[in-house]
Amino acid sequence: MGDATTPVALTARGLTKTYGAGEGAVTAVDHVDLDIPGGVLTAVMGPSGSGKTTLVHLLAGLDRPDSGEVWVGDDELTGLSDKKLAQVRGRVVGFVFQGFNLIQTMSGRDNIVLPLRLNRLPQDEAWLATLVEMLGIERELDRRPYEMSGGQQQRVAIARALITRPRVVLADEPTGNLDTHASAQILSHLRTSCRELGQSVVMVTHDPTAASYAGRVLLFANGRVEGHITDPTPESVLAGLDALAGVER
Ligand SMILES: Nc1ncnc2c1ncn2[C@@H]1O[C@H](COP(=O)(O)OP(=O)(O)OP(=O)(O)O)[C@@H](O)[C@H]1O
Repeated sequence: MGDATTPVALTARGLTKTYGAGEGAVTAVDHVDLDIPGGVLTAVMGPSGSGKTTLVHLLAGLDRPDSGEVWVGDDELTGLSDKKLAQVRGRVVGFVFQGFNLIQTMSGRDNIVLPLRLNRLPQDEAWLATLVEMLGIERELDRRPYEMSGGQQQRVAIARALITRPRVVLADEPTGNLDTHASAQILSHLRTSCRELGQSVVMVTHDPTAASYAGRVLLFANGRVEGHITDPTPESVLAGLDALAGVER
């Protein structure tokens, strides 16, 4: 089982993405260098519009940078053809979307194993059982998403992101729509999957309490990493965000 000493899971070098051109151009991600360790829950925090969603989409290979590189282990996502990227991404990266993105006509089980089918990977019943137990979603396996609460759907979405045993899971506001209790459960599960399963998770959040579950918080402003906090508390995260206000353009 992995722990915080596992090697770097994801690397970004010189990652840059600009939307638009001329006077209206916005550089959402601006020459970002990152080394995301394995076995650690990393939170990305920063002001609205600072480029957090763009960053995690680039890291997941869901979007292409203008320049720079993303490496997941030995696989360079940037520079692959679309077809090859889809293959590699399905194997090495999991993504938890803001709105869950579950398929309403499919059961929880079928939603969870869909990435295995799409990537022609073998079913692993033991791993599925481990995830189902960890996330407490036994009853959700035979239900459709519309029969589940938001928190249950989110846990199914997390199982779907973990089912291929990706090196990295990226999550955009995984607790955005959830109440305090459901948020705490999801965050505990994500932290457990890092600590006990050696997973690496990077999550965008606006919530200092959510960020305090992380081992490390990246402070993001103006498309750049402006600092980080190790072993964060809600108080140290708030202080870090206050300091960021000084560097916002
Ligand atoms: N598809 C797009 N086309 C043009 N501009 C975009 C696009 N997506 C994002 N932007 C701009 O890029 C900047 C960064 O946006 P992004 O969504 O990455 O920020 P964010 O930090 O995730 O914001 P929030 O916290 O509000 O979700 C913003 O100025 C936004 O307006």
